[in-house]
Amino acid sequence: MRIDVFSIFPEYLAPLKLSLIGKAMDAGILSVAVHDLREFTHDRHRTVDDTPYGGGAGMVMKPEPWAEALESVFAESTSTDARPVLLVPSPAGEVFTQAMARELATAQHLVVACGRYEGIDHRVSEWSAEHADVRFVSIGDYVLNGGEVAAMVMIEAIARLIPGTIGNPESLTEESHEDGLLEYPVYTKPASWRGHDVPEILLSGNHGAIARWRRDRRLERTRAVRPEMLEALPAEALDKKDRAF
Ligand SMILES: N#Cc1c(-c2ccc3cc[nH]c3c2)n[nH]c1N
Repeated sequence: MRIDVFSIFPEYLAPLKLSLIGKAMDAGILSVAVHDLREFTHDRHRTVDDTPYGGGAGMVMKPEPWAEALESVFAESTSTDARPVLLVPSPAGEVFTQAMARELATAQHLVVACGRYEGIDHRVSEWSAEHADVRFVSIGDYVLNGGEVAAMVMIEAIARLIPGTIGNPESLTEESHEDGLLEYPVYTKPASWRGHDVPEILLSGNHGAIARWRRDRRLERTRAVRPEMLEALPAEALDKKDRAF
């Protein structure tokens, strides 16, 4: 997968080179390029914003720098490849979920447009739709100052699902939100720590009982913290024992 990110603060995305994403990039599983939007301006002040039509507070990001920036990578999605997906972080977007991360992990080319100020001139997304599949995406119901943090969140959630990024694919199963339930609590050595002991069952070696205990903890946790997730599960996803929770 190729990912191109555009921002007026490219250094914001530097942490992407760390940890798993960095390893996936080194392994050639993933390429992530971060571009400075100001490289696509032509005036002395490298202007990327202007006042909003219709009045109102704040500034709006000009369309031309974005169009020149985006077409610099749209063009590189060869005709034989699928159209690139343009992700536009926005508080007005569809909420980003694990299901969307799974869907986007199958894309060949993701382009992320990190807006600032009051946002990007809307015509950029209209123009982009001629060249890419455009998705306005929100990472949650709160307001940030720009799209960079959202880009980091989405890129990590997507990239970790690309085969080869996570060393042991087993660790992707039974994660929160992966199959509609929250994950079970985890423990490691020492078995007794500051008066708190690891649940006996986990020391028993009885893998069937341990699996049941973990399933029960997932149901208990989901019921307590996110009951709406349980309600959303298809009937066949819960067996008779599960319904006790
Ligand atoms: N995704 C997302 C966002 C944002 C966001 C995204 C882009 C810009 C550009 C200026 N302000 C922004 C806020 N706020 N809250 C979210 N969940």
